[in-house]
Amino acid sequence: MLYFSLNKQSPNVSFAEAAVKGQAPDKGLYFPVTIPKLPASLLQNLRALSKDELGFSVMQPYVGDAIPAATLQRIVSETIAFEFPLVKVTENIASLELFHGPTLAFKDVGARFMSRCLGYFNRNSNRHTTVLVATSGDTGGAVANGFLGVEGVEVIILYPSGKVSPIQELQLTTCGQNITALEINGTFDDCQAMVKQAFTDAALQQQYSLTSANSINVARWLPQQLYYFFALQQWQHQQPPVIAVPSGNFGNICAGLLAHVSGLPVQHFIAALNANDAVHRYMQTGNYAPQPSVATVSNAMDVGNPSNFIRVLQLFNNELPQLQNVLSSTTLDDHTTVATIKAVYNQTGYTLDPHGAVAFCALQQYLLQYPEQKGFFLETAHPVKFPQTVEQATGQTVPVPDSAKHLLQQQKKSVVLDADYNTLKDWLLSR
Ligand SMILES: N[C@@H](CCOP(=O)(O)O)C(=O)O
Repeated sequence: MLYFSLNKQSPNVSFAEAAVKGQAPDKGLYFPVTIPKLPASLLQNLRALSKDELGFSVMQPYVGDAIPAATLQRIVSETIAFEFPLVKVTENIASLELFHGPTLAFKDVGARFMSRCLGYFNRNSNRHTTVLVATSGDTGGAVANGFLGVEGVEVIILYPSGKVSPIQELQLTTCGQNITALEINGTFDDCQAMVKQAFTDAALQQQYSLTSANSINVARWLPQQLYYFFALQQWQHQQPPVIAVPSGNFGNICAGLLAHVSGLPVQHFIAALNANDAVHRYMQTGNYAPQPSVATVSNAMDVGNPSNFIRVLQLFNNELPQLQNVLSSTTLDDHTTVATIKAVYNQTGYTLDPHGAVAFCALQQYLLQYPEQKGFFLETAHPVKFPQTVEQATGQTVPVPDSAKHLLQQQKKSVVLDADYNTLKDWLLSR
């Protein structure tokens, strides 16, 4: 399997090179040269396969011969060593709970897969890799956890000061060892732009071997397909599901769309957005006009210019009508998000987190138009990560899972920097 740069000014590379580089030299995102077609036997036997078998079969064509089969099997099994339950919420809506991993958010899958791939690619080298990653909330903790203690790799996380929840901040600032948190006086967009600029800076390249652990990296992005397959294993209805995905940087929904293009049966996708609605406006007008990100209660989706939307367009040959056949979009304001958490809790007893609430509401609205269909939404993070919003809506305290209790005793450790590329560069060069 080869990957080309979406800016088309760089040579094609293997999975290994795409994962190690993160981004192509021409600043483009890597994209598979061909989309593998799922064998009919795999689709017919979906339910009979174990999670490990299914995970390996989906990932193998994308990895090619970059990793031997036995090693890839181990990497996949370790990556997905927790549950992905599809839980009924109403008669026609289920929740795909993606928060049962170590950092209570869907990012664990991509982060664990990528850290193990880099560990394998670095196994015989004394090269030291530096992972630079921007987070609006959940990526940071997952990458910190996934890479903690990985030999030969250090991780530097940029996060927007005051714009992530307390548990998210503790997850990314308390690991120590090979993980450093930079608290940026700015927005997620500032963090993402600073990281992207660093990859193209010749002076930094001399001192560092840099890569990205955002979903711009194929090793972070591609494994996010897996939980769509795990959901289909549990789907009990004849008709394929409508799937609503809370969307920020668009890596997650793009992975679902990729799975669909490769053959996974899905009725329709909904990109559920908060006030950061550049893609929604594009879907309505055909004019892509990103705006600076604004802070919302669903903070992990506070992305003004989603990096992966270019991959979504590529999947549909840059043809808006083709895309609209498969994907709709909806935006929700904070008031409606909180009202949705409250209504769903009161009517069903199910506790949504703010991101899941945006997607639940988008799906509910869609199913009102298509009452014969059924669907699920991605519950991308545990409600305990957003206690203020959830407790205000439900009137109930969200119990802290055992796996997160230790965090509350820890002290955050971060380096505060201005949202200015040269400040980051000077900090990196002076270490
Ligand atoms: N929603 C993200 C923003 C970065 O997205 P990524 O999937 O490209 O890492 C977050 O929680 O940090």
